[in-house]
Amino acid sequence: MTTTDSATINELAIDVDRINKHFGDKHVVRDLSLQVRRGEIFGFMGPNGSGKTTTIRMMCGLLTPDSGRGSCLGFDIIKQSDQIKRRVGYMTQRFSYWDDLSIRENLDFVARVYEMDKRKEAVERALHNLGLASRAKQLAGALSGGWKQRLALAACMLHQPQLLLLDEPTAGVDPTARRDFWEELHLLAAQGISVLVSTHYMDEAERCHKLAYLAYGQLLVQGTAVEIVAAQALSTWAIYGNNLVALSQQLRGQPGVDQTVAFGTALHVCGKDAAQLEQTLRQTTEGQQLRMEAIDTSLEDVFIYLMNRSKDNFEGQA
Ligand SMILES: Nc1ncnc2c1ncn2[C@@H]1O[C@H](COP(=O)(O)OP(=O)(O)OP(=O)(O)O)[C@@H](O)[C@H]1O
Repeated sequence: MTTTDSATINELAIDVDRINKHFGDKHVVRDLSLQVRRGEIFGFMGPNGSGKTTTIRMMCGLLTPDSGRGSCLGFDIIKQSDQIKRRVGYMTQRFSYWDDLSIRENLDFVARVYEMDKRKEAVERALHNLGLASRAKQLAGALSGGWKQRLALAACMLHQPQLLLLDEPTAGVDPTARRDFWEELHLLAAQGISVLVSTHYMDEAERCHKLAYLAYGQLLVQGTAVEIVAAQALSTWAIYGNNLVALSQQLRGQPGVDQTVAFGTALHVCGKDAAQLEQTLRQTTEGQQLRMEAIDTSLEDVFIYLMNRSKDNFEGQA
């Protein structure tokens, strides 16, 4: 092994190879291979039931794969899951806290439940690291959604995990609080903590260092947002004007048109065959009062494309 190889491997927080999971006769995760670096925020996107949570849990030793192998934080995901669990912080969607206890008291309660050493120190450190120190005496019940999420994050950071699992952490939280929450995640990542996060929010996906898109248990794409958009090589046009719904219906199924999606006042039309798409658009819109421009394909265009394609590919298998 070369020095570069070992340096790269040392940087990996997670490295799984062809892991599979069935629940009954349902093949929920199929031959999934993935690597996550230390200090990386890795986002999992995909429709409901596509296997995001199952994948994340297997990658961290919380669930045993039926086959495949892998390591997490340097430990074997099958044989050393106890070692991994001690180093992982898991924030579920349903974090519960005591409304009539303060932030500090809630954290102290969690620390007691886990019989943590140096409890007081752990609570003060979590308060400080998550920007909660000035609000430590506030009752949890009186906190806004965003601060409650931050309390949940502080609770799963108490034991100083090296890896965080966040399952749709900001569902139902307003955009400003979401942004603040993500600022916190980036601060933690900058300290070397790796983060696996499942989300349905496009703004969150764009804040991840890397992304994976799953459908029916299969990893369809992975990489940075830029890499994922580039890999699909879609050509996209935005069309502005009246009667865009009718235009959308007219365009569907035409040569070169793979997808039409309404985006606010614009209709986005995408296709793999750039020349054919442009020709169809020019012919169809000729003589109409419409403005049309070629635009960069967005991550959202690509995810809609992937979702529709996966529906066609896996019809009947779900
Ligand atoms: N413990 C279980 N027993 C049986 N089936 C399960 C179990 N956990 C998950 N499943 C099934 O496995 C599939 C994948 O579920 P999973 O929760 O991993 O998907 P997901 O992508 O995280 O979904 P969502 O976006 O809705 O959270 C679903 O069909 C789900 O019903």
